[in-house]
Amino acid sequence: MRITEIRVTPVAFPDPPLLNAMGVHEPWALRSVVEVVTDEGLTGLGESYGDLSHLERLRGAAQRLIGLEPHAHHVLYAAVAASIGSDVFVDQHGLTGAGSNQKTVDAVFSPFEVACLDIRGKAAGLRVADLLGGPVRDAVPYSAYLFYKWAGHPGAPEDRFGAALDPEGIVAQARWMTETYGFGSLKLKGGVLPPDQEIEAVHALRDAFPGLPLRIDPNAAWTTATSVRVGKALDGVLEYLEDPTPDIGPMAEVAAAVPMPLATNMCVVTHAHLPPALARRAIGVLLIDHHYWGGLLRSSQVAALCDTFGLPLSMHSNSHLGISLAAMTHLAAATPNLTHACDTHTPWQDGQDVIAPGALRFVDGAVPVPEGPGLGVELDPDALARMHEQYLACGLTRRDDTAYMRRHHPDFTPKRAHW
Ligand SMILES: O=C([O-])C(=O)C[C@H](O)[C@@H](O)C(=O)[O-]
Ligand SMILES: [Mg+2]
Repeated sequence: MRITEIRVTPVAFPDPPLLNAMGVHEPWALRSVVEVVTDEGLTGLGESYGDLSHLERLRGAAQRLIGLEPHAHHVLYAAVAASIGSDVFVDQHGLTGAGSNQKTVDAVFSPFEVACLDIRGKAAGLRVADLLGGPVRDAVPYSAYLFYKWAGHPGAPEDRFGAALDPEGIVAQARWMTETYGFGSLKLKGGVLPPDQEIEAVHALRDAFPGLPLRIDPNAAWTTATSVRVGKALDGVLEYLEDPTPDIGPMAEVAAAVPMPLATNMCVVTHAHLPPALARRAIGVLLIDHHYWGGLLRSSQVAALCDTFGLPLSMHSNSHLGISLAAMTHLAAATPNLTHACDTHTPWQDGQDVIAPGALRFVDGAVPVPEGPGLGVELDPDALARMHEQYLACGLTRRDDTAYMRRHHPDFTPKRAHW
């Protein structure tokens, strides 16, 4: 079987004004949809970021994959690495840690690898989770991803989610998410308000949802001293504390001083970060993300490596569509040491999707592994065309939460080891 054609289509979908340490989400989230077509009539799907420079890299790499076999994982990886050369992509929002050449190759390879696994599953009559070693869970638990947010985008009417700018707003948002999706754990995106206000919000969540595991993730907005102070103030309240402060050294200092494990999707984002982070005991949980860890197989390998060191996993999420949710679900289902509920932005995408409805659903906060074969999801060509039109019309070509925030609050500074 050979790859005969690859289509890379940028899409946009409405995104609410979610606040984070870098600024605020713009009215449109950008993604790319990858379709890999073979000479045997099978098509595989992948999904990735939608920034223009990333799209250009995807298109450059795609040309090198024509004629190769979708089974030839290492050959495909080498072709992508050759197309990237020494290039380094650094995303503007900085929420997934440092850029590197390795991370750039891995991020470009990822959607092609997912699409090839989709093809391989379809060819063999197996689910992607089966190709990854077989599911160890039938359904993958996700957490409610809570955000401080404005009532609506500036100049637009209030959106259907409403404002959440204080503990009451966060508790109301958590109630809506848990009642609608059945989520069994809660993650608060912090780094937005001064730390004491965020501590108060976590305590309000603890009071309102006594049985649910809680996390807070300020995206490295705090100093080591503040991180230690917050960690101690939330003793017995948090399942884990995610990226309180930047970089492996400071994370190790905090980890030694607080009672709960530290988690990261910022200081360990590529293979070279694992040895120093493990040696310094900087983290207790790794949030894997196949979009920048080189796809599903390479993420599985990282998970196995973490298992050797007794390190459990959770999963990171950016704004995404159903192809990614399917891929995340197959990976998480087939990863034994992924024992924490995964993150997902799905509730914020408000039903917009490029896949045909029905294959993915939340049952008691978990997504049952799609029946397959392959990823088990099908592209909706009309939805793809409509969301591509939205991309063309929205005028955005890269995500920039800081610039959008500054348009409305010119004095805004991104928060990195700030408080
Ligand atoms: O650290 C994280 O979990 C993220 O960066 C997830 C998302 O990017 C989130 O922070 C966002 O979109 O604002
Ligand atoms: Mg995080």
